[in-house]
Amino acid sequence: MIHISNLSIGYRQHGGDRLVASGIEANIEGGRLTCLIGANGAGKSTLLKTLAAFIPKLGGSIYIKGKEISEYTHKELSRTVGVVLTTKPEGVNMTVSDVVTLGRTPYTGFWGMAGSADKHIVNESMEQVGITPLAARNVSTLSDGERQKMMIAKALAQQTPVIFLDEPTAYLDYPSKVETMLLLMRLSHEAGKTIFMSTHDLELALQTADTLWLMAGDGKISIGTPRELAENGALAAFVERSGITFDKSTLHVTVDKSVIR
Ligand SMILES: Nc1ncnc2c1ncn2[C@@H]1O[C@H](COP(=O)(O)OP(=O)(O)OP(=O)(O)O)[C@@H](O)[C@H]1O
Repeated sequence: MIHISNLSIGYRQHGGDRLVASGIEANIEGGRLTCLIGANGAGKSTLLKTLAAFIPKLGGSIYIKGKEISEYTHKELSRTVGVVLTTKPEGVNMTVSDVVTLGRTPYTGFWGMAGSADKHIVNESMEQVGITPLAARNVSTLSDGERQKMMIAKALAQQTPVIFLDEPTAYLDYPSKVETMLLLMRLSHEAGKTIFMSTHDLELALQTADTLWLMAGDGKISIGTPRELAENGALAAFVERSGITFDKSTLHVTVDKSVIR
């Protein structure tokens, strides 16, 4: 579904580009849940924003459904890729249902009216993430987790074959994290969507991801199933510190409290 070739990501700055990672060669498969993990500052958000064309790539190519991302019109891209970022909408005087309805904009136009089919999709999307009781609430009154769920519902309402999510489980309570991961897993497996998300919830990612991308601080990316990255030592290299061990057979992280003595 997505083919990435010799991709360089980073930021254009006066006095030279700030390169975050380069030479990225990979595919992101449709019908699979792919989780991107890595330390703070490794470049996960930069990669996601580049794939979503929110920031320009510094080099290379990103093909979505065989077409280079730069060749997509804004409208085509908005019908192909849904994006959930971590930025909070400021001072928005809208209800939850209004925001989720914005997910229909690629089909209705910004000033267009949502018809009954659009409203049905909006209601279904809110139902899928469990925020129907919040539909009439003003966005400014939501908790961080409720807002996160609303943004996932908006991406679902957009009905795109590809969804990119930057830390979608960040503010959620534990059961909501699990429910969200299971929802994303179901959407990829059953609806065939291409879902690519970053997360710091390592153990959940290990249990639910079909494919893991592990971004090391040096810009290198290891890609494989959780078991493959356990077997080749990439996961241990990422998590293990004094007092933290990674069991590659059970995929569990253990904390040894005796190290604080
Ligand atoms: N607008 C920017 N201009 C220049 N450098 C930036 C910009 N945004 C981020 N960076 C830098 O790029 C690097 C990668 O940042 P990024 O936000 O992609 O990391 P991340 O893996 O998402 O981190 P986290 O897990 O903390 O969210 C960091 O060194 C960061 O300081």
